[in-house]
Amino acid sequence: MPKRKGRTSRIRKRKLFRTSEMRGVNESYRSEFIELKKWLKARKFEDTNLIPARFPGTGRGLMSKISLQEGQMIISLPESCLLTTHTVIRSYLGPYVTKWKPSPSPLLALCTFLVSEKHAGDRSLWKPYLEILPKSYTCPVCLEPEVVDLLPQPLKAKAIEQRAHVQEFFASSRDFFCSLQPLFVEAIDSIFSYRAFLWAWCTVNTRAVYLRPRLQKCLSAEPDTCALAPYLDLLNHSPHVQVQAAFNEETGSYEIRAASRYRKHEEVYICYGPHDNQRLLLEYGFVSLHNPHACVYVSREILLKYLPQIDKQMNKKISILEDHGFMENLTFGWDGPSWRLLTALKLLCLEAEKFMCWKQVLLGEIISYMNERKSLEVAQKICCYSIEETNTMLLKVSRLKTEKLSLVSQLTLVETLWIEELKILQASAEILNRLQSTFS
Ligand SMILES: C[S@@+](CC[C@H](N)C(=O)[O-])C[C@H]1O[C@@H](n2cnc3c(N)ncnc32)[C@H](O)[C@@H]1O
Repeated sequence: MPKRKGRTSRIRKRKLFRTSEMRGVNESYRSEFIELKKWLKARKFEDTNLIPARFPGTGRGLMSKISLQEGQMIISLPESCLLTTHTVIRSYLGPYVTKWKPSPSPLLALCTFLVSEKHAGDRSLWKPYLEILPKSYTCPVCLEPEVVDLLPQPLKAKAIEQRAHVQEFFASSRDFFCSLQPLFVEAIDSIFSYRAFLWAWCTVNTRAVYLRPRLQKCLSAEPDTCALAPYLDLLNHSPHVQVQAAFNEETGSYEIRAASRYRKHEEVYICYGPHDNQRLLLEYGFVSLHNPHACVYVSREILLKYLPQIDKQMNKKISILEDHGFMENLTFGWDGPSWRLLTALKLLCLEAEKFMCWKQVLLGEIISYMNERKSLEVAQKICCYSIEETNTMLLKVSRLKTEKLSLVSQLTLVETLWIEELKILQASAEILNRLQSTFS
């Protein structure tokens, strides 16, 4: 007869299931990591705490080899392992960077070095690092236009902007690339192609760590704050962790300390910043599940959609909101409509005879029972409409997934973003329901 299990046993079992579900598969035996470790060791770095592993939720990352205590050093990477603009200037590219006018930007210097070293292949001193870099990226700038078209509106606009920016950056750097021809046997256009440049740009954008701004006379005045940190850049992001990360001038190393505890064989994360999912996708090409900073943006058009058609003060109300910066960043989050969204709605729903109270509304004061009720009602309508729109988009994405098999992974990423947004809207709708019931 099976033994009856108690509560403690059930909790233990659930925990075990959860940890085994999240457990990574050790990848330190792979040749690229063995080579990378040798390369790091030659540069005075030996890792005792972490091992490369593949995790079900986040893909490739780093796993703790031992349990790590709060405040303990997770990783300390010596300066000799960092790829910075110093590295570029000291290299064979240095004389070309130094003499080029107008001076190249720090970002251009790093991208040029990456493309050139990648081209060098076996001859590159950075080969073990280059070998572990992703071959392709999933930032919107790398997505097919028909996939970008399915992104939520504010992200879509930023994605189009990002693409234009990178294309312009490449076009304006071509003369500089041409000046490097003496260094190569092959035609410079075949080495510094848009594809190679885009790969380098995404490498820096998604993987660089922040260093205190340095001034290099031969580079343009843009902040020189990026460094590529081999191995350390295998750490994935979690919005739930806190770490202390900075370059330590005394030890001459880039150091990361844990601000919470890690059990043995757990994935070790850092936090890239308190970013919402649209920003994570734009900057890093992924979406974080259950992200507490995730939100759904409400456009101006939807904000105004459910307001009374006849309101003589509407234009005035809108310009007040614009003047006070209340027409942007209006969102739904896990805890319902944001304070900014509700405030904007309260002002837009203000009764004609209460219009003179607009300043109090912006300061968060309650004007009337009627105003509170009306603004919640409109918030709920916006929320329901957004749920419908999100479901429509999910249907479109799912249809395209069956039609365009080559786009499945890009579409799955976009689908994940919409699913997370749907969950947020559903949570918001429930909260609004509860709030509204207090008024009935
Ligand atoms: C600094 S790298 C981290 C290591 C990376 N996973 C790798 O295999 O090289 C940053 C990239 O890792 C991925 N990433 C980081 N955190 C993630 C997460 N929580 N979920 C999914 N992908 C993540 C994204 O592709 C991001 O651009």
